[in-house]
Amino acid sequence: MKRLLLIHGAELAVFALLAAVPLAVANPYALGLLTLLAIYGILLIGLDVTVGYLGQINLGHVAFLGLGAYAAGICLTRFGLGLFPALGVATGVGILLGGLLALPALRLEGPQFALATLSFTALSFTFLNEMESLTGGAQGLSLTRPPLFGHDLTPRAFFWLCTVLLAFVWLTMRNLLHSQWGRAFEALRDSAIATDAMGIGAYRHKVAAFALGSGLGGLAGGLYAFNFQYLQPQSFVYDLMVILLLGVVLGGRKSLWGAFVGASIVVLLPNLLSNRHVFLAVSGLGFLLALGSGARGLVRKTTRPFQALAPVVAMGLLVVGGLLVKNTEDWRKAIFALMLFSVVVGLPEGLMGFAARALTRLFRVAPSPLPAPSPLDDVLPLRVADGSAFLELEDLKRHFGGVKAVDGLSMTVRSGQIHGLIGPNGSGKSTAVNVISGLYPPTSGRMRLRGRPLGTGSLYRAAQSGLARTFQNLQLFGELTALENVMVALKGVYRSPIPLVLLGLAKGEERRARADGLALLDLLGLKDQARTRAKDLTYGDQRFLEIARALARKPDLLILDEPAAGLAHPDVQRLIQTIRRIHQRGIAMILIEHHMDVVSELCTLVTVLDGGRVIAEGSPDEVKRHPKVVEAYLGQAGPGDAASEPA
Ligand SMILES: Nc1ncnc2c1ncn2[C@@H]1O[C@H](COP(=O)(O)OP(=O)(O)OP(=O)(O)O)[C@@H](O)[C@H]1O
Repeated sequence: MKRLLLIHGAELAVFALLAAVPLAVANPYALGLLTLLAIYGILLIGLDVTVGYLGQINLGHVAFLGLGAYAAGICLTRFGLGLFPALGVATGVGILLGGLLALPALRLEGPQFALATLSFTALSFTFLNEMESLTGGAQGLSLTRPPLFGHDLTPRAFFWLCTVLLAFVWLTMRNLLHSQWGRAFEALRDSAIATDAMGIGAYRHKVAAFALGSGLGGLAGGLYAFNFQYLQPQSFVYDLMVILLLGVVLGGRKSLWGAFVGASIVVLLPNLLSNRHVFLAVSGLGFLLALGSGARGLVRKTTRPFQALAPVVAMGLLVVGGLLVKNTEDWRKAIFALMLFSVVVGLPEGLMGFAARALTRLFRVAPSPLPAPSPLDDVLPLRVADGSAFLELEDLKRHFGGVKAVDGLSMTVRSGQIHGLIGPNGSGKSTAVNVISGLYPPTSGRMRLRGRPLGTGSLYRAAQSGLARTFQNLQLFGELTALENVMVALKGVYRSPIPLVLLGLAKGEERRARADGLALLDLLGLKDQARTRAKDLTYGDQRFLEIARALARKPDLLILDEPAAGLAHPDVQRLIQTIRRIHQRGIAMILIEHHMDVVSELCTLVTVLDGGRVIAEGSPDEVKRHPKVVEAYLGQAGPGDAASEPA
């Protein structure tokens, strides 16, 4: 509570202060800088959605600023639209073109995605430059700021309008990014496969996030047009894009405050470069900061030597350059590059990330208390298991070129049953569950769930049909806490339409999601680690967290892919107890395991694979004695000995 009050109080204070400045300061230059700060604030909040939340290098944001600016300008000059309709069109152009660009571009990853967005910037520049009849081409487009409700917009009134819009964007984005949507954006950055497997629809969310960020770029563009009242295509090219990226990275990713600090830096950069003394003072301060934090990191052994030294050298170069070079503006690109390098290496969480940590320590801000867990019966209602055929596989095949990983698998999983799937290494177990759960489409064969054909080749659709799974190689959302990992997968809780989420009217379902998530963490013995980031959990707890997250799907069928792999003996016992408790709730399971004692303790029926084919099926005792099984395991630890085998 104290934490929330502090954060909201600080927000209120900054916006009130910002709005009050024009009452005290009449200088038009200062007012111009503040107006630009509000516009760039909106722009960088939009850019942070893709760079911070989606973790993608977006080099196309400057194009949405330009397209939004021209859209608003043309609406005004050609069609005589008013201020708000023109801003609406600018935002709409950003959302629409952002969505259209995202559809193909977000099928790509990393550098390829960056190149696609870079090409879009080049394309939009050419379009704005060549469509002279519409945009005025290189000659530029002049416009006059339209009146608002019949009154002329003075620079001061326009500043207030921009500040109100920034506050509105800030509030709505805070609501959105702290909701299931924000968690989903972060989840798909950490593991797109797991996001799909949790029934979230990674691609759909990525496209929505990119379109949203681009829409904010368009809105900022509309304000930019009304601020400068003159547009030229060359204002919206790579140089500005690099500065915008610098703003987001320097300010701090995944943070509204970071976007605000970044926008202040972007706005003040020209002043910094044009005044030699200010430049020297700031770079000197940066040098001392880098030196101090580098030395501290080295002494405390939290920083590697390169990470400590590189920012010191880069900032040192800025200081020396500031002393030697006559006109720092001529060196602006080199200066930006050095600043960007220093921050990326030395301060990966940006200025605000660093400041937030320091402030939290300084004020000893305790996190707000967690609610009581929901009753487990509400989260995972008991099901009646009648033993009827639940999942039926018939002659299922999955070949990779000449490798017949699964080659004619037929098996039936019955409701409420724990069905073991075992076999020597490379026998096709993981491939089989990857086909069932939709990661791979089958080469041929049939799969039926509750008597109906099961959709193939889509993790998302399989998850929607009631399947949930864990992964042999863990696929957690590392940057999210344990509780957020579970919340992101929760089924049936998030029902509010997006306008309600934006307006902060979906807090009730957030509270319920937190309580439900805690109930599942409690079931897995992880309640005390609710706030620990998944990547900071012990390996054993990470395995249990994957199970808790899969249970959040409230699945009819849970697929556990080697859950005991790498677990120490006490954790294996804890796992057996946990799976029993899950089983008592009537959930059917497929259990892939090398630890035969786990299989013997838990499974009623076991299917044994070798070379992608079924070689035996029966109770654990029957298959252990089966000659083909003994033969398949010859040369490896036999299934009876596998308990002692490291998985
Ligand atoms: N994506 C892929 N491309 C090509 N071959 C693959 C692929 N995935 C699996 N295989 C091959 O299919 C065969 C079965 O592999 P799979 O991982 O399903 O076996 P497994 O029984 O799960 O093994 P383990 O117990 O070691 O995990 C192996 O020969 C493997 O090399």
